[in-house]
Amino acid sequence: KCLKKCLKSHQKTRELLLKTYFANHKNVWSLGSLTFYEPIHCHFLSQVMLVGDSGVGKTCLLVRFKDGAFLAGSFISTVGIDFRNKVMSIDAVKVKLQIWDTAGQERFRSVTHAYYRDAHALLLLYDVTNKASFDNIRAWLTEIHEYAQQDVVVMLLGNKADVTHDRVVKREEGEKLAKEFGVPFMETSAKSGLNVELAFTAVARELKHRTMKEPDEPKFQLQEYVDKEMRTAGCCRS
Ligand SMILES: Nc1nc2c(ncn2[C@@H]2O[C@H](COP(=O)(O)OP(=O)(O)OP(=O)(O)O)[C@@H](O)[C@H]2O)c(=O)[nH]1
Repeated sequence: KCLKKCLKSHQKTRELLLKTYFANHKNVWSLGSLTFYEPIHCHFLSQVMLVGDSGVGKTCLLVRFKDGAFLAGSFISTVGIDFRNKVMSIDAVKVKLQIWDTAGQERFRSVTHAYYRDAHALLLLYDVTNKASFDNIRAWLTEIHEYAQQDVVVMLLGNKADVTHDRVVKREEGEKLAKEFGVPFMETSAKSGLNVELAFTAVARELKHRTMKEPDEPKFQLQEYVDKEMRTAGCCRS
């Protein structure tokens, strides 16, 4: 920033400045004997995959996170796979999340399988108003163990928590299943925005911690972080 300001106000300096692209250091500038390093804008890139039955709200969750909006109206099923990027700032570190929105329909399963291997984190969704989507979580977890990397971060999300009348899966049932499989859990709503930002932030924090952790630093506890953040926000946040 300082260098850019200086360049704007000092035409002469700008003229003197030579931009040099070294083989592997594209952000290096030189001025006489001085070398400037431009700040690196994105410290690392992580792939996050959204999985779960068709209609649980994967696309809506992504749109809510990326654009802060809710896709109401007719439901258009994802075909194959789609992706969006979002850069998050975690303790002054820029984390670029490449989020893959997969099709929940059975006929696209072979496409999804091909992407598991490269995913660093998986957000596994069920719909709290659809019992079958909850019952299928076990099958999804089996599939994840089969195709994804062993150390992939998995988080279970009970989506559509804004719906009260038609709810058929209690929060406690989601918690119990998550405990059984040792994965963090929370309820979300793409419609109201409940916990959407938190779900992605928690995953980004875990990934940042894994990548940049000092050898003697304690492990990041994802579920503890989520619980603490929810308590601080008075149970729910949007
Ligand atoms: N009430 C409520 N409805 C939601 C929520 N999230 C999604 N929906 C609705 O659920 C339907 C399916 O949402 P999608 O996001 O398209 O579902 P999907 O999981 O991406 O479906 P596939 O692309 O087929 O895998 C749409 O009609 C949405 O409007 C939510 O949090 N609350």
